[in-house]
Amino acid sequence: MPNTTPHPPVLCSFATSTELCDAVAHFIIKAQKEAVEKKGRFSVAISGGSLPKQLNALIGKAGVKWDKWQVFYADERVVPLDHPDSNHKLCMDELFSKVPIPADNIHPIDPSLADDLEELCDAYEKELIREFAQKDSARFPIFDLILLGVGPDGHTASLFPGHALLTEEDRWVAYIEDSPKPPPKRVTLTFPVINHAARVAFVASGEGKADTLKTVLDKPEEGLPASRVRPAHPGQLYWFCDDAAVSKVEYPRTQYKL
Ligand SMILES: O=C(O)[C@H](O)[C@@H](O)[C@H](O)[C@H](O)COP(=O)(O)O
Repeated sequence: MPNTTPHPPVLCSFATSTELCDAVAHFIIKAQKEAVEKKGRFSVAISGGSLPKQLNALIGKAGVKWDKWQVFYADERVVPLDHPDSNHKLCMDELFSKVPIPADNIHPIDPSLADDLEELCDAYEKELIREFAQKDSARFPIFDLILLGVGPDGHTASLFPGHALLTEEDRWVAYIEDSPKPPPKRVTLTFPVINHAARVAFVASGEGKADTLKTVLDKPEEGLPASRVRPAHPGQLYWFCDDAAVSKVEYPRTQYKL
């Protein structure tokens, strides 16, 4: 029997936000290089919050092959794409409008389907199937990289503590209409998709995250959504944090080598 136990998470911590963002950029470029060498493209899912800004060390960086990126959203608020709450708008403003990525390589949700979230999720799944399923007969897409943040309540993507979506086993993309954090209508990649990725990386900074990360990393048995991110073998989970965010965490650090 092959060993399918998930690898333990790798936690890297940095003194400053510049060092953190530089390491994240380095890590992403390495993942991109491996993916492009293997199959000529790089599939990545991104969430909102501080993350798009934390990716700004990629702007102007040598080695980023933007034309090879295929970008999806790990979660999205169901609002027009130019609405201030849109994760797509945030990513465009902070990153994609500043780099030479072809517009067709970015895959936002279709907000014209906002009145039928079932249909909106189906449409986004079809978008994913176009990228993944033709080349890969796997039951779930295998992203090269999923980049996530973590909220103060331990939510990640739009997977909130205690929500029925935490046990979703079939859908690739699911919706909620009762998000405890506004706006209430959101769509999200599900745990089976997140946990099939080749790599998942959380990026978390600031002392406001200290208690949450203590629970997520030191007490995974409490089952907060961020603790449920455990990519299946041979996938790997990474945590990129600043020292303030992990000041209360006992989980061992790994030195990141640039
Ligand atoms: O959709 C949302 O409400 C936010 O995008 C949210 O999920 C965010 O990603 C986390 O709260 C982490 O955000 P920070 O890294 O900014 O704390």
